Amino acid sequence: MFIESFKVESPNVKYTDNEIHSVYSYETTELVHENRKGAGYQWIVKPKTVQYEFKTDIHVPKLGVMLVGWGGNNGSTLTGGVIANRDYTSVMIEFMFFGLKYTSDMASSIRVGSFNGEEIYAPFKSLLPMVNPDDIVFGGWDISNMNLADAMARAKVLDIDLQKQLRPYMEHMVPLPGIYDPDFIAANQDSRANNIIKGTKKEQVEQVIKDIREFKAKNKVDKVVVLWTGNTERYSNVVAGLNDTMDNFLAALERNESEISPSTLYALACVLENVPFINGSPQNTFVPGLIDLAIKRNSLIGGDDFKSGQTKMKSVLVDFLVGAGIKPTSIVSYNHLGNNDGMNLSAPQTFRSKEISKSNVVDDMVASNGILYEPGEHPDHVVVIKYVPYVGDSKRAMDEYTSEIFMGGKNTIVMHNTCEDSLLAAPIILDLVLLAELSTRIQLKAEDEEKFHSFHPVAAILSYLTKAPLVAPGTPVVNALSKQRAMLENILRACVGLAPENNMILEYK
Ligand SMILES: NC(=O)c1ccc[n+]([C@@H]2O[C@H](COP(=O)([O-])OP(=O)(O)OC[C@H]3O[C@@H](n4cnc5c(N)ncnc54)[C@H](O)[C@@H]3O)[C@@H](O)[C@H]2O)c1
Ligand SMILES: O=P([O-])([O-])O[C@@H]1[C@@H](O)[C@H](O)[C@@H](O)[C@H](O)[C@@H]1O
Repeated sequence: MFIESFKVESPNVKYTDNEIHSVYSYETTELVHENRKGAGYQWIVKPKTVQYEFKTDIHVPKLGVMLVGWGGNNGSTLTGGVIANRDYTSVMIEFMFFGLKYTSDMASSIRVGSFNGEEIYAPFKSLLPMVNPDDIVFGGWDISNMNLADAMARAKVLDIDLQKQLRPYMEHMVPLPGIYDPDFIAANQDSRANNIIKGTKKEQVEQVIKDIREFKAKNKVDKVVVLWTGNTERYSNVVAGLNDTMDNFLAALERNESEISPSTLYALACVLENVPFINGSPQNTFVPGLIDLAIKRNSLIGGDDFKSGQTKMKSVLVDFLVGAGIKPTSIVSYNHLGNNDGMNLSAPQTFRSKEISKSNVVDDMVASNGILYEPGEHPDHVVVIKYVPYVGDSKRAMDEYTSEIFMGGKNTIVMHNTCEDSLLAAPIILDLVLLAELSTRIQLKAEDEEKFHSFHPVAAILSYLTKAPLVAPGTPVVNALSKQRAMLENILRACVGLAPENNMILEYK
């Protein structure tokens, strides 16, 4: 059965006019490697309980979302999609009634328990008060000055009839000039770069900060989240003395060093303004010096690279195979697409950024099974992306997974996956900005801590939605999709005093 909402009644949960306060027993383990006399070294696992308290501010802000690359396929599709969903009564869209209002976490559910032998589920978003996407004010920057209605037409993603009905809502939306540096994206992007912030890199950062402040004031939003959905950049070289520490990075900015990328400049502006910044692309926007600064300023940063289609499937399939004791030995991931993203990725240096994020996604799953894989052993893993204009945004992914099975047998799984790239990415952008905003309203305190504090500013909580999760230094990277989603759901369950979903349903065993 599906219920729309619920309230937790527990001595450990208190609802007030301003917050939800929960006391939570975090059950974990502590490992020790001891030399047990006579028995030699042994791994000892000690169950451990840590008391946490969570406080969630229940006041949902009016949220402004500023997209870098607003005029791109993802940005225009998301903007049009939210307007269509919000105003569908006035935007007569027959097929909207068959399509999902929103997908991804806005349309996913959680198990809250059993009732008279029936499993009871509720919307994921019913766990904690979240921003309603209908209420978001969009804005942003683009190096192309095309208005959002024309950009939507350029993208060729949304239905033509829908585009005609959305045009009056979007033609007045014009992206702010962006920071353009041809050294970081494909040369084939130069023809669209007609909307550029001039000046030194420091002056460009100052302009972005000014843009954020003006957007916030003009639209009377309480909070702003900035998300990069601009072109994939080449990796920035991480160089000692340039961007390896916060001080070196800020000094490099003063010197107008060429190796500071546009995405890093936008991210710096956000960190200096304490505005959450999320990177939806694979490049290493967050160079070490910027991460240091974000941590020092406790300013949320998250990324990298939306996990939308081919890689999302990979993080499910390989987790299943390895978990079932089947050993993937060869993974070949090919795809072709014909949108501007694909054109930008046709350059070797930008493709390399994507190749890295798409290739590392199986590392944690392989490392989890020392029965199948020797230390350091990995499946052969190849990523190929080709630009084929004719298919446009309708990316065609073809994967072959070859695995070793019982008695020297081989199993081969071949998959064709048509990933409508922007229709898959747009809801993920929504989830990223909504979860980032929510996470800034949560404070937590462990039993041995004196004060409540926010989550670590490097927002690993967003990893479920990214190919290459950005995590705090020294933190494990988890890519297995089921583990990532369980992490996210169980943290939000803890905020309302609910135990992690363990799927045991012992009461029926
Ligand atoms: N399924 C998906 O669509 C998906 C999944 C994962 C990652 N991504 C990444 O999302 C990004 C956007 O994808 P898209 O299909 O919308 O691409 P797109 O090329 O249609 O849009 C990118 C936009 O960014 C603008 N731009 C580029 N550099 C800029 C800058 N420095 N400042 C401001 N604007 C800038 C471009 O003019 C363009 O309008 C790409 O990096 C892509 O790799 C997409
Ligand atoms: O998310 P996913 O489908 O694995 O990966 C996609 C790539 O296959 C595609 O070539 C690229 O254009 C998209 O930006 C996205 O990164």
